[in-house]
Amino acid sequence: MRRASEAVIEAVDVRLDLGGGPVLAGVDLRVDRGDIVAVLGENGSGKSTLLRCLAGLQPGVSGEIRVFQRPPVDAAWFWRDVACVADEPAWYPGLTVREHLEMMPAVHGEARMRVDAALDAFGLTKRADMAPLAMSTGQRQRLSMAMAMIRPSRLLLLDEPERGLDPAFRERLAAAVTGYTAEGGTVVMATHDLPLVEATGARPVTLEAA
Ligand SMILES: Nc1ncnc2c1ncn2[C@@H]1O[C@H](COP(=O)(O)OP(=O)(O)OP(=O)(O)O)[C@@H](O)[C@H]1O
Repeated sequence: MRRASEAVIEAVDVRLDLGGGPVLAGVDLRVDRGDIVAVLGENGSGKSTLLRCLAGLQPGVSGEIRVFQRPPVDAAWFWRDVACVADEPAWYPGLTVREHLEMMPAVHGEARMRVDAALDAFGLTKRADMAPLAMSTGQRQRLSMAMAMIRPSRLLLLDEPERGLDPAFRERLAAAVTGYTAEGGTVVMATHDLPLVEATGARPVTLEAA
């Protein structure tokens, strides 16, 4: 029997109405430490919305959600354990790609990898001195991923991490995700990328449009 302490996410009967209609109609989800869960489903089935609920960013949710045994909230203590890659972040004006990465260990006090190693792992070494906004969409997505993965966390929430990435880089993305869980982390990702699901050995959870 699994111990309660292994649960990273426990979501029971999660319901949400938006714009007068149901978006999530009774979603249950249990995620244990070390799991990789792929949230699948057609466009509009509520994948991004569910991730927002798990991140404590969605008002109006009913049901019970616990992340690390506590309701998720948009607060500093929560984000110390949880890293999220969803919408493109606001890039800090005047800072290069390297400096964006350097910010993470500077504020978090420690890093999962060195900045040079992160630049290499995410194929950004040649772009290290560029401004993020001068890069392509896929390169900026690599930087978003690198920033989430360089800093310490225990849970990674990824909304379509494959967005804008070329096929070769998608394979490296799978390695980054499995490497994270090998170190004891837990991943929940909304995705349409079935090869990514397969390459990571993710447990599929399919949402039906409510
Ligand atoms: N603020 C809002 N007001 C009304 N409806 C909303 C709002 N935000 C989301 N929705 C609706 O909720 C549903 C789920 O949206 P969501 O973005 O979670 O889907 P998704 O599964 O992530 O889709 P995709 O695969 O296209 O990324 C959609 O039908 C969307 O129109």
